This record gives sequence, structure tokens and C-alpha cells, in this order.
Amino acid sequence: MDFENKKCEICGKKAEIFLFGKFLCKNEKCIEEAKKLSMARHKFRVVAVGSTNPVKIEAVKEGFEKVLGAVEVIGVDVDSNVSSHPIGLEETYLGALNRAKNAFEKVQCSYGVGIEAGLIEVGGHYIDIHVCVVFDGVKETVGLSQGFEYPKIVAENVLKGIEGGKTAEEISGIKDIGKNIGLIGYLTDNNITRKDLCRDSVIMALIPRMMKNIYLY
Ligand SMILES: O=c1[nH]c(=O)c2ncn([C@@H]3O[C@H](COP(=O)(O)OP(=O)(O)OP(=O)(O)O)[C@@H](O)[C@H]3O)c2[nH]1
Ligand SMILES: [Mg+2]
Repeated sequence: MDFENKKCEICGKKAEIFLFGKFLCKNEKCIEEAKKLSMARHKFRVVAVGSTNPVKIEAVKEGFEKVLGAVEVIGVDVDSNVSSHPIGLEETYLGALNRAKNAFEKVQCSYGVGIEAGLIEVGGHYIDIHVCVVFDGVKETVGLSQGFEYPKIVAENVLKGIEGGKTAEEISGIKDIGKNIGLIGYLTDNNITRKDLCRDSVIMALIPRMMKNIYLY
């Protein structure tokens, strides 16, 4: 096989092998990524999530299984093309839409899903919400989670460009809190966790895709 001018389809370096239907370099990580992306080929309903955050991946799996039935869920690292902690509903929605479309492009799948947390201001209160977008290659459907008021210090720091998760870690003393119970989990003694918020937003975004509702949208 001719590798002249061929680039690794994962990292862009010089290709040396052809594996899982892709030209690749010999870097273990690239081979692993190509294997993961090719896994999708033989599964029926594959859902690609535009994040590697386990909370979001698990929430998408639970949300889809609750509404549409069994799926194979793959998390992939994609750009949201918005700030790391979007402010306002529009920017948060855009982040979720970009993640969904980028994930759909990256993995052979039935749906691309983006979940983006953002901060919306209402009456001087800063509310954290999660927006979910589900993209099927043609149209997107959207849903929002429940929202909760951020403690002032967290909101002030987000407005200064410090991600909510960083301040949440300081307040709770829980490392990587955004990748497990979330600030919401800390504030509610785990009565509501970040996975619940993410799963709610997924279920909301799937309402227009339920058989009984399709003709209404
Ligand atoms: O502890 C938390 N509990 C929450 O309820 C919560 N909601 C939002 N955030 C933080 O907001 C930023 C953007 O969120 P985000 O959508 O970019 O998610 P993320 O950065 O965790 O994952 P991802 O970007 O790898 O997909 C990140 O700093 C998140 O930690 C939360 N942190
Ligand atoms: Mg993030």
C-alpha cells in the first residue's frame, strides 16, 4: 500500500499503516481512537456525544434508553466553538449545537449529541442550565435541563472567565466535581446530581423524536 503523502487520519502526522479503514501513524493513541470510531460501523443505533465527560456520556445513554431504546454511546472530544463557560442561552445553545454536529461528523452514527452548560441571568440571578442538542444529519432538536442559581462567587468568577467547575471544586473540596456529582450534587446533598440535569436535557431534546410526536414538529 502506498503511504506516499498519506497523513494519519487522527493526528495528521505521516501515515505508516492502514488499519480500521483509516491511514494511521503508529501512535498507540491514534490506533485506539481509530478502533473506537470504527466500532460504530456494525452497531445499529450509535450515538456520538461531543464530550469525553463521563457524566454527559452516561446521561446520554440513560436518556436515549428511556425514550428510544438501546443504543451504543461513544464520547468523542470535539470543539464547542464557544467559550469554556458560555453566558446567555444563545451561546450555550450554539455550543451544544456545534458539539452535536462535530460529533456527528467524527463518528459513523445515527445521532450526534451535544450538552453544554451555560449561565443565564434573570433578575440579577445567575442560573446554571444545561442545553442538549440532538442532530441526525438533517435536523436538530433541543431541550433544556432544570436550572439552579449559582452561588454569587461562582457566577462572579464565570463572568471573570473562570470556569464554574474550578470554583465549584474550591467550594466543595471535590476534585473534578464537574465530572461526577457536580456543584448541584454538592448543594443538594446528592438529591439532584449533574447527571440528572444532563439526562433531563437529553430527554427534553428527544420529545420531538418520539414516534407519537413526530408529526407535531
Ligand atoms: O460542578 C459542576 N456542576 C454543575 O452542575 C455544572 N454545570 C456546569 N458546570 C461547569 O461549567 C463549565 C462548562 O461546562 P461544560 O458543558 O463545558 O462541561 P464540562 O467542561 O464539565 O465537560 P466538557 O466540556 O468536557 O464536555 C465546566 O467548568 C463545568 O464544570 C458545572 N460544574
Ligand atoms: Mg467544558
